[in-house]
Amino acid sequence: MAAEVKLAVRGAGKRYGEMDALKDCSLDVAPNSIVSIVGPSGCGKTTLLWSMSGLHGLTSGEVLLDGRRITGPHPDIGLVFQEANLLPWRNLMDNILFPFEVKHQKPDHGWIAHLLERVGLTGFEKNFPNELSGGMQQRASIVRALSLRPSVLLMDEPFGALDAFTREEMNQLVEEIWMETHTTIVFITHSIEEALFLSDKVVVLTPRPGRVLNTYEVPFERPRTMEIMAGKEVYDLTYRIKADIYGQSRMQARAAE
Ligand SMILES: Nc1ncnc2c1ncn2[C@@H]1O[C@H](COP(=O)(O)OP(=O)(O)OP(=O)(O)O)[C@@H](O)[C@H]1O
Repeated sequence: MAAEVKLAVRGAGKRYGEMDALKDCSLDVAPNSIVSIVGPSGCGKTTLLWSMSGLHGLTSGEVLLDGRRITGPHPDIGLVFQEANLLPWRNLMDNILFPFEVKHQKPDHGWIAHLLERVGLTGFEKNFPNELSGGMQQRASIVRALSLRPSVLLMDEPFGALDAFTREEMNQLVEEIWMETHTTIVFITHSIEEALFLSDKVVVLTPRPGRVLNTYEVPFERPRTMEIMAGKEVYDLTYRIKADIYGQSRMQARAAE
């Protein structure tokens, strides 16, 4: 029997003018799993994620959610970007409630209060974004996305702008939230360490055109302790993924000579 698939990218192609940002790119995301996408800068990670969200269309191929083609933004798909994108004139709670207002949907205040507590933001509901640290703003944007109870959360380099320590805290937070909700997550990152800490599967993309070079299963139990992350298996996987990414960069540099 075929493995279950929550989100499927089938033969995705995206052209910007003369340039193929994605070409014949295919991957499957299993339900309740975390999949990270890594690859050299400009290889099409964001283009792929935006296509998965329905925010922009593909030139060819398709994205399927639960077997149905995605043709535009979908209520079952939440998004978190590198910037928290909070509205500066609204306090934290009003930022979280904003999508509900736009969608004319009734918020589940109990769930929102639980999420705020989960991410350590209880008591900051009335604070404005400029009164919150970068990490707190990003926590708020995760709560905003999860408050709508999406079955898929797409995260585009969500912690890229944070310092290393805050980033590790945020990784643990995502792991904890996932262990509670089992929301299917697709996560873009430049950090192989972050990808291996969080994911069940790491997908390495090639640049121009962006397509899947390799997929690695990450079989470690959760929560992923420091001991697991310092182990030889993680080291070996890191080496193989780095070899994929840097091998491509070298080939690109040679081709440009
Ligand atoms: N709107 C656009 N118009 C033209 N070219 C674009 C557009 N958006 C992206 N590109 C190009 O498509 C390619 C893939 O871009 P994309 O942002 O998806 O890559 P990425 O892997 O997310 O990059 P990074 O790791 O630097 O964030 C790049 O060469 C980029 O310059």
